[in-house]
Amino acid sequence: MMKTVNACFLYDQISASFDKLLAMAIAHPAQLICFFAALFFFHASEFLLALFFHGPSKVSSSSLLFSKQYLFAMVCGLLEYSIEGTFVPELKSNMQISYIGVALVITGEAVRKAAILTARQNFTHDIKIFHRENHELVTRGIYRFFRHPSYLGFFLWSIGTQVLLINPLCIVGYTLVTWRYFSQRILYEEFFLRQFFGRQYTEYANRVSSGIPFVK
Ligand SMILES: C[S@@+](CC[C@H](N)C(=O)[O-])C[C@H]1O[C@@H](n2cnc3c(N)ncnc32)[C@H](O)[C@@H]1O
Repeated sequence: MMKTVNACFLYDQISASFDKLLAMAIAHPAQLICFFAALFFFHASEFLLALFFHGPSKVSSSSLLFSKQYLFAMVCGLLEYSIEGTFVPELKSNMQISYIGVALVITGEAVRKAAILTARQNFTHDIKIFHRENHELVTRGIYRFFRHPSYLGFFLWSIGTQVLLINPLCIVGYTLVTWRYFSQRILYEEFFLRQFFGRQYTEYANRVSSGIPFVK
């Protein structure tokens, strides 16, 4: 009996949030259209580039880059947007802030795609722990300025999606979570890069910054 009441309550809450989101979409279509367009472009282009550089046999749905944590973060963003849009609608009406978000999304995409197009086959979505025969150290193009340009690009892009929706809580949350994620991932990735490329990587790391703020 208790379980049925809880399930009904949850269902009511979810459908109420969905209704709020729908109402927001009608009130501010530009913000949600830009948000979903940014998501669509990001995932479709990541998949197509992986297909182009690695071929169909090496690409799976994982190249679409949908993880549980990522989907959870996006749902949190949409929930914050619909709740604040209902109770403090004036917060969402400052389009200047949304334009800054769009600029961050575009800059993030440009930096990330420049990294993928420069590293080509050397760029894989997963972190390689064994040295592949054709894996070369890339230090040209955008890798002359940052050691981890694709992470910098995603960092900017993800925060941009929340600036675009004017979600103050998620702007802070996304910044902290993605920063922590990349600072740990860089340590792990560089452990293997130092094994693969030895002194060549150490010298590169000494002269070029990571690209992620406060990560050496
Ligand atoms: C998701 S990509 C990220 C590449 C890089 N961290 C970036 O942000 O542009 C991860 C793969 O790229 C490889 N990788 C990272 N930096 C590289 C470099 N400078 N040259 C060649 N391969 C690199 C790693 O070995 C790993 O398998």
